[in-house]
Amino acid sequence: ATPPPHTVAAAHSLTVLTDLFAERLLVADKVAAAKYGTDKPIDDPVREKQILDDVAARATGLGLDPDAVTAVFRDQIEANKLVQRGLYARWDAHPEERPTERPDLVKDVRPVLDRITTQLLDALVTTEAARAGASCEPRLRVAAVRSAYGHRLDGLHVEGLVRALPSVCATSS
Ligand SMILES: O=C(O)C(=O)C[C@]1(C(=O)O)C=C[C@@H](O)C=C1
Repeated sequence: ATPPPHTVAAAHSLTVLTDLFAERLLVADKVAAAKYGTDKPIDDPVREKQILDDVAARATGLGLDPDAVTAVFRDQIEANKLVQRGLYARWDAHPEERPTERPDLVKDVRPVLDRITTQLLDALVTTEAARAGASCEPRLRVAAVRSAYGHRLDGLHVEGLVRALPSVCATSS
């Protein structure tokens, strides 16, 4: 017999992914704090290429399509930059909101992003069926709303979360 469509369960399974997107976007605050007021630009094409080459190579070993995985991570990086730029604008306009400490990008911040990368790759494996399904898009929106509330995202980070979504559903490209 055909099993009934588990809409709620599938929404939960995509929440695994959107929770990690949200977590990664909250780390953008640390990235921006590490760079703000230094001569390090927000854009680091060398680091981006490292991430994208790494995830493409690991995707194959996980049985995932490397191009699809690369697209998801490209969106995470764009979303991260969107949040970083928003924070820069906020800190330029409101000096009192500037971070008081500057974390070390390489020692403190990128290792957190690297850990999330591994978790995201695993989540892409566990969500493969849900991402290929016809109802992926509405489920993804439900999951994103849950993650936004769960992580108490502000408007800027919600914008980032929206930017993180376009490549998730297999049918969306
Ligand atoms: O690691 C950095 O320097 C970041 O700014 C983070 C990040 C990312 O999302 O992984 C975003 C923008 C940079 O171009 C490179 C990587």
